[in-house]
Amino acid sequence: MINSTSTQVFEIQELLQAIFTGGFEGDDSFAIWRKPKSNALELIYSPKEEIQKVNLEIESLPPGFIIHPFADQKNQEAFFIEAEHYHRFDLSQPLELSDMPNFLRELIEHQNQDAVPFQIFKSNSSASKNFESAYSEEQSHFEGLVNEVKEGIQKGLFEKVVPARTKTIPLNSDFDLVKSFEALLRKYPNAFVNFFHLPKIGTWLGASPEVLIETKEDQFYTMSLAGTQPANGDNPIKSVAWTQKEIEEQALVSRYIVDCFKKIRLREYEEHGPKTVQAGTLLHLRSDFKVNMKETNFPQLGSVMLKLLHPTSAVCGMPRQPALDFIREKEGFDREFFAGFLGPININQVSSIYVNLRTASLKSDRAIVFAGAGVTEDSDPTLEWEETELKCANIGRILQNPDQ
Ligand SMILES: C=C(O[C@@H]1C=C(C(=O)O)C=C[C@H]1O)C(=O)O
Repeated sequence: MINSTSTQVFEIQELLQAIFTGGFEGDDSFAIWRKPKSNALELIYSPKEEIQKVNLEIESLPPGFIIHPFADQKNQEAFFIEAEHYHRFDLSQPLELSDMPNFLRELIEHQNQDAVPFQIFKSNSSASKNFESAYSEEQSHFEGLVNEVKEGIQKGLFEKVVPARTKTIPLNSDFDLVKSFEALLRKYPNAFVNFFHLPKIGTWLGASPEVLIETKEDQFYTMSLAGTQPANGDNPIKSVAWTQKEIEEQALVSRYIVDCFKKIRLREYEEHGPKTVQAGTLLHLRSDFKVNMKETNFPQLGSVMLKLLHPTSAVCGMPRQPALDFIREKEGFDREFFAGFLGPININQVSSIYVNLRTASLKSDRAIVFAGAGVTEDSDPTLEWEETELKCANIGRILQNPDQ
C-alpha cells in the first residue's frame, strides 16, 4: 500500500486479498469479474445468509449476479447474488481508498494482512463437498464416449454431441488464489474472467470465451462459438486454416441459434461471421448475432432466448433432447456449474451472461477442471481427447503455476 497524506492507494493484489479474505471469513456470497477487453474489475458482495434463487425473467430482476448449473432446475431457477453491495474498479486508475464504498473500506480495514485466503477457504468454508466420479478423468472412457456418439450419429440419433471430462489438479498449501485470479486477468484479456463463492454450494474460478446472451439497452447479442485449434506462431489468427469438419461443427451452432429465432418468429437479426477468434491459447470460429429489441418489439428477448438457447449445441448437442439424455446417461459425472451460465444482470442497464467454460471448481485440497469437445461424424477420439487436454490446460496451468 502506498500512503500519502491525503489518501491510500492500493495495488490490485491487496484489494483481491482483502475481498477473498473477508468473503471467506464471513462465508458470504460474492462474485468478482472482468468482462472481455475491459479495464474494469467488478464486485458484487452479499452478506445475506440465505442463498437466493430466482427465475429466469432477467428483465425484472434487481441488479445482481446469476449462476445456473448445466442441468435444468426445478421451476427453471438459478442462484442469484443480489447486488446488496456493488463496486466497479477502473484498473487503469490508481485504486484509492477514498473512492471506495464503506463496505469495501471495512473489508480492507478489518483484514488480517498475513491471512492466506485459500487457507481460510479450507478451514472456514463449507463449500468443499467432494466431487465424485469413477471414470470421468480417464482417456479410455472419454474416447469410448466419442465412439458411441459417432455410432449414434450414423444411426441418425443426433448430428452432434459434446461429451465432457474432468481433470483433477491437486492444490497444496502454497496455492495462491490472488495470484491465480490476477494471472487470469493478465493472460486472458478477451475472456470473461470470473470468480464466485456461494456458501455450501460452490466456489468457482474461470475465464470464459463464450457469451450466451447480452442485452444492452435495446440491443440483444449472442454468438455461436465452436471449432478448436491451438494458437501457434506469431500471428496465429492470420495463419490458421479450418477443416470442413470444424466449419460444419460451428455452422451447426449457428443453425441452432437461428432455429431458436425461428421458434419465436423473429426474422430481423444481423448475422456476422464466422471469423477466427483467440481465447487464451486456443483459436475458435465465431459468428455474431444482433437484434434491435425495440425495432422488433421484443423487449423480453433476453429471457426468452436465455431459456431457448441453454444448453446450446456448443456444450450439449443437436438435437438437444437426445444429446442431453446421452450426456446424462453416459458421461458418468455431474457437470455442476460447468457448461451452465453465469454473469451480471441489470447493472447500468446491461446484462451479460456467459457460458461457464474454461472453469474450475475449488475444493479444499484440489481443483476440478472441466472440458468438453464437439463430436461430429468425422471426429477422431484421440484428437477430441487432446482438445479437452488443451482446454483444461487453459485454467489448469494457471492454478498450478500463476507466475509463468
Ligand atoms: C465445451 C467447451 O467449449 C465449447 C466447444 C468447442 C468445440 O467443440 O470446439 C469450442 C468452444 C466452446 O463452445 C469447453 O471449453 O469445455
